[in-house]
Amino acid sequence: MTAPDRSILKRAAAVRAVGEVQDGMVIGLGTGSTSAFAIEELSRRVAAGLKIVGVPTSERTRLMAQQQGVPLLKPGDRPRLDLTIDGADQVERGSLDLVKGAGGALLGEKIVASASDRMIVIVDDSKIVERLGKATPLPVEIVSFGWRYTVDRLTALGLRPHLRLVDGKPFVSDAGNHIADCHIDEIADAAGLEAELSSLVGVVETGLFLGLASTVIVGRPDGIEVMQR
Ligand SMILES: O=C(CO)[C@H](O)[C@H](O)COP(=O)(O)O
Repeated sequence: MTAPDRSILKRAAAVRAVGEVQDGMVIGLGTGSTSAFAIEELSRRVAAGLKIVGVPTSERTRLMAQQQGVPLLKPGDRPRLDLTIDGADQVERGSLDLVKGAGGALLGEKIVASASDRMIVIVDDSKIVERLGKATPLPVEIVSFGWRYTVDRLTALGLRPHLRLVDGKPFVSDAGNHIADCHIDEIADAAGLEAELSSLVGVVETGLFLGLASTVIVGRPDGIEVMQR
């Protein structure tokens, strides 16, 4: 049997999510390859007359939306967002808790999702797990100042952190921070880990998105699955 084309599954989930968007909404625009399909579909609907305003979660997404004619929030405006549509690296079946941040945009993504009435997560079926953990590393955004000390603290917690590198240099997020990718076999107590990490000096934000997803739309080879919290 040939492997399914992940892009087709991601696009199907994205198009289904954008079907929820209505005139007048303020929409959080996620980051990553699945969110890119959502922006493309939003752009198509805007060209056909849909009136929305987008709030990008990263500079990459801001550029993409601008290039595709999706109207963006003006600097200084701060409305409540109706809906955020974003991808994920892991989705825990049952709780719909997430791991996000492989694309390095977790801080903007978490701020935007937290300011939204609803978050629809769009994924292909490879992202669904029974328990958050080893499928992908857990990204933790840390300030660049003294990052070695912060990485040492993460190591002391047994989280096996690796500073994310790009072309041999530390990755720098939109906010000017670094990311430590933590290799955890199983996250048994996600809320406890989130609280522990958030209390560490030097940690800015974690890629654990707990209780934020209202709906997860999963692209599967045999169709779409919709999971509600
Ligand atoms: O959290 C993210 C970026 O920081 C992305 O949403 C996540 O990595 C999923 O990416 P993709 O849609 O390309 O699989």
